[in-house]
Amino acid sequence: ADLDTDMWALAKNYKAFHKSENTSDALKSLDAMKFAANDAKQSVPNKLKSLAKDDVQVVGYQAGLDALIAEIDKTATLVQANQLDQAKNEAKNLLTIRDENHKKFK
Ligand code: HEM
Repeated sequence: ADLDTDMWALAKNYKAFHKSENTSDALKSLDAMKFAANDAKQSVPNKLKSLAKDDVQVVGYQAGLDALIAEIDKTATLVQANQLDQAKNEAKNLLTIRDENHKKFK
């Protein structure tokens, strides 16, 4: 999918995760976020389109998505341990990672 589609999938599934009330729904939303984040790694942001694949900015963009994926995994681990409230608290870091990276790459 194109980057915009992946970003809207991240937003939609973050919202669904936040509203989820059971392990199964929570994990489904986090899985969809992880899929979208991985798919976004196939794209280059509009702002960076003229840069080489190994440009420090393009590499930084990839690293931002890797940080997001690592945080999604951390959140999913808490869900699997039946700690949905703690998972939702942990997931606030996803928005911090979003904001940091939007500032740089959007
Ligand atoms: C929970 C995490 C995230 C959510 C919910 C999210 C959501 C969105 C949404 C809704 C848009 C399109 C509307 C707008 O411009 O505001 C967008 C655009 C964008 N996001 Fe994210 N985002 C997230 C994380 C990230 C991360 C980690 C990165 C980079 C490492 C990133 C990079 C971008 C870029 C570059 C655009 C502009 C599209 C383009 O250049 O083609 N986002 N994001």
